[in-house]
Amino acid sequence: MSRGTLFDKVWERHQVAILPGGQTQLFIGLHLIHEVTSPQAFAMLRERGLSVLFPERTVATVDHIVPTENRQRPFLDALAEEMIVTLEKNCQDFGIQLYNIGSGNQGVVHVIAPELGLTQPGMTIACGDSHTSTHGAFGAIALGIGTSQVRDVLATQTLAVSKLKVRKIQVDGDLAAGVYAKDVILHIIRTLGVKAGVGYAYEYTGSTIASLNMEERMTICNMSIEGGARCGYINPDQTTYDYLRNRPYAPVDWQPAVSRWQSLASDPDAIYDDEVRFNAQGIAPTVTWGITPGQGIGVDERVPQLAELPATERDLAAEAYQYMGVTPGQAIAGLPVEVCFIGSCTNGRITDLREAARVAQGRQVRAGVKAFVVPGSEPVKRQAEAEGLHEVFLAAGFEWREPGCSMCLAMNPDQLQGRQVSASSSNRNFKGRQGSAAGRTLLMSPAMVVAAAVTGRVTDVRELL
Ligand SMILES: CC(C)[C@H](C(=O)O)[C@@H](O)C(=O)O
Ligand code: SF4
Repeated sequence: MSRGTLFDKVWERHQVAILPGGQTQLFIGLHLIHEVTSPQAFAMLRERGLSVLFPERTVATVDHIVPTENRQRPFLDALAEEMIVTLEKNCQDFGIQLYNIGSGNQGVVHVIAPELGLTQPGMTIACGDSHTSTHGAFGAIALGIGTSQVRDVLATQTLAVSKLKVRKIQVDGDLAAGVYAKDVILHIIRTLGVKAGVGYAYEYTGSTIASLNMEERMTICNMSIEGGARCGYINPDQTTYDYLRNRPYAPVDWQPAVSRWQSLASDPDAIYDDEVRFNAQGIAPTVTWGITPGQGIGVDERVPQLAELPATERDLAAEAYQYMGVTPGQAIAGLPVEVCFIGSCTNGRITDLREAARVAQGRQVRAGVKAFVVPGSEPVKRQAEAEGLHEVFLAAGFEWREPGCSMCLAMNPDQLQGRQVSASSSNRNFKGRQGSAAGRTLLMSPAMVVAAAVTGRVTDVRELL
């Protein structure tokens, strides 16, 4: 009988060799690519006359640079057009499946792979994108990699990588109304810090996590990287299997697959390198006030004073006060916002949009506020439209866009202007993240973004439920 974590078991099953330097050569079951981090990798293959070893194990989509309004080709932005043409050519030349615009499955890479059933428990997954940690929601070991590693995976289907330690993060108890998976992960990062996860995989467990649906689990695992962890995962259970069943790439031989997946879950007596516990009852709707995802507070709290912070966090807090234009001790509720963005691989899925629409129903976006919804993928958009969610958003004064990363990092026309403040359902609030060098980002749940949109200020969504 094995006595290990899912991480250990999956790692062991994919270990090809221990390299002389101590790293593991890890077999990668599924490789996902997008237009930003793949061009150079393919260029390096071409230079060396190499081919893609297992083209059927790589799947591509376009997400970062695609416009969300006018998607007519060629794109108005010549650089964006060049990037998509390059990806199209690379996929064609090397025999890689590309879920392009209009394919019915295009979208943010971390949204589409689970939707297609490509992401499965027990897999090793790599993608040239830090938020690859998202796929861990299914009990996969999913690693974000750099461009030279994208080349390595294309050429060899393996990766040289150091083994991680595992921290068990147990969250128990019921979430209050108006408190979501996004608040749980912002709370965890706020508590542990943005660097605590360095060298670790985060295993999320406990009754709160078990009660979450797959979209919510993805929100949690997605932001593992913002807590410093290279990957995060949740042991597969019935919720996982129910989500995957009958998806296009789900195993045809279903029962044996489920049995195998079950055997990979962490054993009850598995040994962890570290363990921490949280109580869901102590979590409020959480909003970031600063310039890292760790600078978050409950919506009913005040921006911390320097003296309240550990010495190691004070310099960054001082920098954040200045950049964000907030005063220590100021209540975060009531802070005016100008742009409201719902979308991204953190919170652009169907259950996010349902919850956002529930809050938007019968309300109006405040005059002067620009608010828009960007579904995470073409299937999310179709599903939302089938349910009439787009009509709720449009009636409330939100724009309803086409799928992509959009203003999460603003590599397309969706950008903040000047010092605008955004309420954003995305995952990073770094300086200049949303397209303007001075733009300011407040991270929060999609429901909280709607609350901000209809009031024009940071507002506790619990008051609107
Ligand atoms: C463009 C890409 C390399 C980047 C990432 O690695 O995460 C982006 O997706 C992001 O969210 O910042
Ligand atoms: S939605 Fe944002 S975080 Fe996710 S892959 Fe795109 S840019 Fe990165």
